[in-house]
Amino acid sequence: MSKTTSNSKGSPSPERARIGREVAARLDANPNVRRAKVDLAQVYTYPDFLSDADCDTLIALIDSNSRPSTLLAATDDPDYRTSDSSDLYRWAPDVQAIDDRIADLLGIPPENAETMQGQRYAPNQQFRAHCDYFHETSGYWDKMVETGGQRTWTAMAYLNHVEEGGATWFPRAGIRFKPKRGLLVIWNNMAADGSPNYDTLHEGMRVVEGTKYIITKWFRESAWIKAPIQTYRSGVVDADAD
Ligand SMILES: O=C(O)CCC(=O)C(=O)O
Ligand SMILES: [Fe+2]
Repeated sequence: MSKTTSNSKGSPSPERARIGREVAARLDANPNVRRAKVDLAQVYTYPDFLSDADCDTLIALIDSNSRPSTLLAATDDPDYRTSDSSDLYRWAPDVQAIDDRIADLLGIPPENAETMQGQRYAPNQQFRAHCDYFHETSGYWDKMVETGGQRTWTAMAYLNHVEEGGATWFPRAGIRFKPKRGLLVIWNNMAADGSPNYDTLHEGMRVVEGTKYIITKWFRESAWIKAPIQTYRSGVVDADAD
């Protein structure tokens, strides 16, 4: 994930602007989806998008396959992103079915989505405020252009009830979601002109009690191609980084 500490604007893009309008129109027309009452970003929710069986399957996959979460940019803050992550193999039938449902809900080709990522937060773990889009001035940007370009929409679902903490907070847009099993939260990381929208800054707040499980899907502006990408762990600076 891109670590955001400043409001560095990327460039406008008619293509990303079009994706923003088309996905929003599709979501607005879906009776199961509600637009959040915020002006600064396009944020939507779909309660009970995942069934209990879907959630249990995904939790089991996450538990069987987790590693410490990483970042796209180095940070010396060991507390920045402390969860565990797992890449959920997209051709596993259970994963593919959910992948396809999310892509169809948004009306974005499934091949534009990165591998679905599962995340697990134990008590005290968190993902500090960040934006999901990539920074066009960063060292990793050329690699991102080769692998499908900018991230446009994010779809994130909670897989379980969390006793306390673990809300997803958008401090600039002014909205906070409490984890609720099966709830899908969807937002456009781009502004109306297709440039990155800093008002989508969000944080996975510290879990106080219980364990939090989520899945996240990040959609690119064009087809995503898997390629090795240098990533970093919070507080661990890799000597090979460039
Ligand atoms: O854990 C959360 O609530 C937020 C996760 C998140 O921001 C992400 O996966 O990009
Ligand atoms: Fe995020």
